This record gives sequence, structure tokens and C-alpha cells, in this order.
Amino acid sequence: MTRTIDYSLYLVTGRELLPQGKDYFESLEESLQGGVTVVQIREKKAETAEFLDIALKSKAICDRYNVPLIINDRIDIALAIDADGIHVGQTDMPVSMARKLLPQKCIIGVSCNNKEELQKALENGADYVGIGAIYATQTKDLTKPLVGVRGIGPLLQMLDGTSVKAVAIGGINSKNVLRVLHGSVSGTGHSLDGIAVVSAIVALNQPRQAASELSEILSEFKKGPSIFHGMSSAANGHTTDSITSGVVSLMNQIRTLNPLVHQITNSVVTAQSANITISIGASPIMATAVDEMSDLATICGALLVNIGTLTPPACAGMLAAGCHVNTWKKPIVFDPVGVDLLNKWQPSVIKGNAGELAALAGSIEVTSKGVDTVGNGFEDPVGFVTALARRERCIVVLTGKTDYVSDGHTCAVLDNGHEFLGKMTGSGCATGSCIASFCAVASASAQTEGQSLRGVLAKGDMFLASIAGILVFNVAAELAAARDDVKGPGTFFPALIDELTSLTPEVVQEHIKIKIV
Ligand SMILES: Nc1ncnc2c1ncn2[C@@H]1O[C@H](COP(=O)(O)OP(=O)(O)OP(=O)(O)O)[C@@H](O)[C@H]1O
Ligand SMILES: Cc1ncsc1CCO
Repeated sequence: MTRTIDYSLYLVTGRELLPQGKDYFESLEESLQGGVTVVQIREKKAETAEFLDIALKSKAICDRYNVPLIINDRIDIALAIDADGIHVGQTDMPVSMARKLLPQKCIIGVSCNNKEELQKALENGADYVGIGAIYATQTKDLTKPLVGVRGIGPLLQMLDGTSVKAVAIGGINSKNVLRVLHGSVSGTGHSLDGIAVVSAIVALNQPRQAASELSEILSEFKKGPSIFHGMSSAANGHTTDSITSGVVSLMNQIRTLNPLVHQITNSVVTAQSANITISIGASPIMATAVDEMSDLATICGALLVNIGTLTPPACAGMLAAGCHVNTWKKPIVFDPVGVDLLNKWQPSVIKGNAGELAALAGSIEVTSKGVDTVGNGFEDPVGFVTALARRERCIVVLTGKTDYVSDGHTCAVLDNGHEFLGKMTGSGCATGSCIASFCAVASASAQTEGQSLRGVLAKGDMFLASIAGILVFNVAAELAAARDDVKGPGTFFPALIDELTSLTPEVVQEHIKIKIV
């Protein structure tokens, strides 16, 4: 009988990484006390006798904690110490051959970097796969491309319907583990069975503490319901009435809370978006320098990243800002054109027009001319946003004449707005500023007392906040366009700022055009 293995926190040893003066066996024991659930002994340089000695002593320690032990590469050592399994790389003993040599109870794991390697591992009967490298690391020379967080999901999907388990490896630590867990869930809801770490435990003086922190994050993540582990939305329970009263409540709070909304946006709209943010009752800060990002993340209520006119310094700022804001569990609204940033941090909301979201989704149904969408948009916009929200594990907002907001289960269809918005540059960017401002309010006012936030990337109902941002902007646009002093898009914009400034929740409630599908 093969032993059932809990892959959650998979420690790969690395003696060369131990802090000066730290004993290898002491470090191993402390890691086990912290909650490591499986150990792989990796000794690339040791002679056989030394490897054997380390493996035997490690086995005795692991046995005391009832934690299975796996040997890297060396079948002879695995056999000699009666290990629970063996882990092979792509250039080591093939899985099928190892299977013949090892007792039936031994599990076999294999490192995989891409679909071809994973397919081979499946055909050869591997019990688990180590997917990596996710991030660049110093523990291993990389000869293959990084898988990246977003590369994990498609590989996990290949394991659907099999009993093969998967862990991700490469540069994972307590800072990025939640991003890896959230960002790697496949479109079919397949999530990682665990994460493998080396330096995030071994290189520390307090491995017990490091392991226990990682273990807590992992178990909080796994507690969440199915595909939506830790996602910020209560959309499932929403009705049009609950949305209307939720929007009224967010509007009532925004002017007293006056949240600081950090926006890294394009050079075309920076001042315009900052003014719109002020008019709805929030406070903009449009900083882009990398050095400021860590401090800003502590004081802002939400972050907006819009990549319309991307320059290398702004890109570096976006990278840093998103990582810091994720760490503080604050909302991020992403207005996309390029997707690589999403390997580094997890947005709470993605907002775009049909052309932008089609590009993000890899769909050819809709194309863009510059920043504008060509044609009528998607044939099934509700299906599209719902699928994209599921895939990206965040709220997705599709703007246009009609706006669609989905959390992957429920879709809200919003029919407010005015055609003048389509004739003004940066109206989509402004919608993003409004959404980010309400995300800041929803996050700040979220009821989280007594609730662990360890498995969650941002608190608050981002579905409701996205709807509030769109409604406030679009109802004010209707009021502005109807004014006698507004003759066209030129006079419309100042009137829009005025209407946003004086807009009340009661007026929004009167004008709201919403359907839940
Ligand atoms: N014809 C229209 N009628 C009503 N509302 C509209 C119309 N066009 C756009 N809007 C509203 O304007 C806002 C921006 O949406 P849009 O899809 O135009 O963004 P965008 O294409 O990203 O804009 P930009 O690239 O100029 O920033 C949304 O709130 C949307 O509801
Ligand atoms: C016109 C334009 N060009 C790059 S960003 C932008 C603002 C609208 O998205």
C-alpha cells in the first residue's frame, strides 16, 4: 500500500543554504515542528557514504514526526533507508525504470517544466509532479524557461481526472505564496496540492517559524470554497435590491472616509483621472517611482494600474506597487494591455473594453484599433466575462455602451451612461479610477472581525465596489449630458465633474438600470 502523502508544505533540503552555525538536523527537526508535511533529501554533491548517513539520520527524525521522506534521484539510497519515495528530474532515471526497481509502496515524483514533460510523466505513471521553476532562484541553475504563476494552471488542468498530485517549486516564500496559490488555479478549478520550498525554510535561522507561517497560509487558502478560495466577492448572494443598497452605503461612506487611491496611469489621462477621483470623494496620488511604492502601499486604500502609455520606469513602478499592495491585502484594479505583470501580483478587479479584454483572454472575437474596440463586441458578453473572471480569479468588468461585471458566478448587466463618454478620451480610465476608489471603501469597511485573512488577497466585496464605481460615473454622465449648458463632448466634461461632485446616493438609486443574470 502506498502511503497517503500530504503534499501541502514540501521541504527540499539544501545543506549549502543553512545559515552559518545552523546544524542541518536541528534545522530539519525545527521545520517539521513548524508543519512541514513531506521532506525530500537533495544532495547533489555528497559521496554515497555521506548521503547514506544523512538520509538515515533524516529518516529517523522524519519518522518521529510521522512525515514521509523522499530521496532525490538516488534509487540505491532510497532502497537502503526504506524511503517513502523518490524524486527524479528530467535527466535522471526515467519514471518507468524507477518503478521497476522500487518496491510498490514507493511513490515517484518527477520535475516538469512544460506540457510535454507533464504528459510523459503521466504516461509513465508518476505519483506526483513538481512544477517549476515558478520564479528565478539561486538554489538551482535554470536551464529551462520559468513557468511563472500563470503557467501553472494549464499544467494542473492536464491532471484533471487523474490522481496525480502537484506541487509548485522555485522561489516560493511567505511573501509570494498566496499569489502562487491564487494565481495557479486552473480554469477547471484544479488547484495545487502543495508548494515546495528550499531557501524560504532552510536558509533561515528560525525554520520552525518560517514553516509555521507558510503552513498557516496554505491551510487558510485550502479552507475557502472550491474554485473561489479566498476570493473577495459575495456576488452569489446578491440581488438587484442588495446591490442598490450596497451602492448607497458605499456612496455614503466615501466622502467621510476620503480614501487615498494610488493610481499609476497613462500620461494622456493622469490629471483628468485625478480630478474625477476628487469629485467622487476620494483622494488621488499619481506616483510612479519605484522607491515610493513600499510606503505608499501602507497608506493607500487601493491601487489602480493602467498601462495605456507604458514606459520602462512606470512598468518597474507597477511591478513594485502591485507586490507591496498584495502584501497589505489591499485591492488592485488592473486596466490591461500586457499581461506579464500578472505573474507578479494578483488583481482584485480587471477592467477593460472589449478589445482590451479580448487581448487579455487570447480571444480573436474582438480586435482593437489603438485603445479603441473595433466592431460590436462579444456575441456572448455575459459568458465571456464570467469565464474570464473564473480564469483570472478576480472580478472582471467589461465596459462599453452596456457594462458587464462578473465574479465568475454571477454577472451584473448595467445600462447607464451616455454616448458622450465614448467621444471623450480616457472615459474607461476614469471608470477605473471610480472603481478603485470604491474598492478602497469596500476594503476599508469590510467586516472581518474574528475572520482570518491569511488565505485572502484582498478583503471587501469587490463585485459591489466595481458596480458602485460604474454606476456613479455613468449616472453623473447622464445628468451632465441632459444639462442645458452642455452642447457636446467639450462642454460635457466640466459638467461631468460638477455632477460627480454633487451626486447623491438617492439620485443614483433613482437612475440605476441593472439586471443580474
Ligand atoms: N455609447 C455609450 N453609452 C453609454 N455609456 C457609454 C458609452 N460608451 C461608453 N460608455 C461608458 O463609458 C465608460 C468607459 O467605457 P469605454 O468602453 O468607452 O472605455 P474605454 O474604451 O476603455 O475608454 P478610453 O479608452 O477612452 O479610456 C463606461 O462606464 C461605459 O459604460
Ligand atoms: C488615447 C490614449 N492613448 C494611450 S492611453 C489613451 C487614453 C485612453 O485609453
